[in-house]
Amino acid sequence: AGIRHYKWEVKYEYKSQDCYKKLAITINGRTPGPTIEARVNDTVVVELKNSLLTENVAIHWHGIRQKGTPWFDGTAGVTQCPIVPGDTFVYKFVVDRPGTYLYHAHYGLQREAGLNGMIRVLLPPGESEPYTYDRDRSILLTDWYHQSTYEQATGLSSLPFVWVGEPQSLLIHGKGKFDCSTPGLKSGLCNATNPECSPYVITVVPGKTYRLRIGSLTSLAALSFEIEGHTMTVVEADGHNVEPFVVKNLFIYSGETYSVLIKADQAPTRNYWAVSKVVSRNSTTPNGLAIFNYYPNHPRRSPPTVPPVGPAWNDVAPRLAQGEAMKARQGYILPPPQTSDRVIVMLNTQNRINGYTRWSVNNVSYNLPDTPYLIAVKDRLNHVFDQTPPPDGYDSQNYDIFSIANNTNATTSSSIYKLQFNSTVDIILQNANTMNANNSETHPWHLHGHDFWVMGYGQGKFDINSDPKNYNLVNPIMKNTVSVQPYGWTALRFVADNPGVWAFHCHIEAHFYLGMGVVFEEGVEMLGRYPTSITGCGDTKGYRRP
Ligand SMILES: O=C1O[C@H]([C@@H](O)CO)C(O)=C1O
Repeated sequence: AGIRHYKWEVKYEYKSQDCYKKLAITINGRTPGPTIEARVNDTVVVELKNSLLTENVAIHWHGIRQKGTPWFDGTAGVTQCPIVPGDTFVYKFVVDRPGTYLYHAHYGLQREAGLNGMIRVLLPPGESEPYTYDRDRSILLTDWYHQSTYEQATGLSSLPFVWVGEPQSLLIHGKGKFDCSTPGLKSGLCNATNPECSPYVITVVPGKTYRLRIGSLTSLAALSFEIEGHTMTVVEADGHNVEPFVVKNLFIYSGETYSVLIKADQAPTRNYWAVSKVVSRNSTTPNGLAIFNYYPNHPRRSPPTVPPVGPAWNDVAPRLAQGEAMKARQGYILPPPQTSDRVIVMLNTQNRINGYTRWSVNNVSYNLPDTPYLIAVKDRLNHVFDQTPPPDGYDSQNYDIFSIANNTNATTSSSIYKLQFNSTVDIILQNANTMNANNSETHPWHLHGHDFWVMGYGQGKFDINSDPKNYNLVNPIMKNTVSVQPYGWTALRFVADNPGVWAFHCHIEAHFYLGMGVVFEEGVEMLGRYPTSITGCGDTKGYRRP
């Protein structure tokens, strides 16, 4: 195994990703940042210099389990103190499985400012995938806001509440197109002919098969992605091989990755549209467009057709069908333990707490402490976070998930779930009505430090007596991010076998900021000494010695 060394400088720069000029956070001048390429069991070393001048930073390696290195998970407040301006922090971890992963800022709403990218882990030399393709391409899908993260964060934590609203653009690998003739724009900010916002191009050679590694790091939007006139065969989800299935459009939630195979088998005399579209919200955001370019046509030549409009935003059935179609590829994913040791039901609600709009799990809205949990637990700094364990369920008998609930007993807390090391844990995500009538939203939940089996989905209220009988105990997929549909539930199972402290949260940036997450702790006593580079904040100010 080798070492992959990266030297990154993180800073603010003016960018015109969608033709509208705004400050973006870049890595070595780029957003998305460089795709990390490594082979299984390589050690990735990222030497990160924070040149943001007045802003901390932390980077999470999304989908990398960090076995033995929980302090390099990059989650500010959970696994490390954020990196202060001017400092250089060294992340060092092993990528122990092949597949497609992501990285992004995990501090405040910083991810929205463009600090993101992809990780591609290849098989060891001589080994091959159970499918074939000629070339490999990583494509990151995001949404894009023109407001700064500070304006957004301030609105979210103010009275009255100011919601971030729908994104202005969808970007395909960092490129989008905002309509510069939109009334009310300040002059000089939007330039439709800026080469920075020329469409992203995926060039293919006729007859060849491509593996597109597609990841989503949207702030808010759930997406549908398609390539005009072509079907895609899904072969990988979150780093795991799935039984191949064919889709016309791929539904992808923030925090997910998929590999699809696509054959350049259409008329080669023209180009085609690649389209991303918001689903699950009645969004005003225009579709994202890229060019699927058949060589040797000119890469900038617009396809002669009107871009596909994509599926209806509110049609849940095809999204559920994609989830149902996904099964573990035979011989690649071990079946789950057939029983679990603990079941935690997590009711997802929007609440008002002291007048502030928040999101909660079992009526607890999550607040990060100033001292990272990993250090606090390891060093028994019990005073730095709430020691009362959060609840393992809610009053499901008496709770109506279909109507607005007042949830007057909702509170904020920094308490965490202690999991018994090596125990098998079931999590049931239960969706419910928001504070708006007849409204329930889609939430993609991401677990740090583990993959989980997706045991089942359902509509309405989860029934602990009957629904587990329908769990897929034979060939469920494993993922690190899964969605819970409006008014539905999703059941997942994982083994708490990775010593550390791990966040589990809604991957919608504003929702996690508003408290929609929990933290698990397991086996921290088994860990050796953590690196002093993660200290320096909260109660650990005096820890760093010269
Ligand atoms: O957290 C959210 O707040 C708004 C809305 O519910 C209140 O305006 C919305 O759509 C969210 O996802």
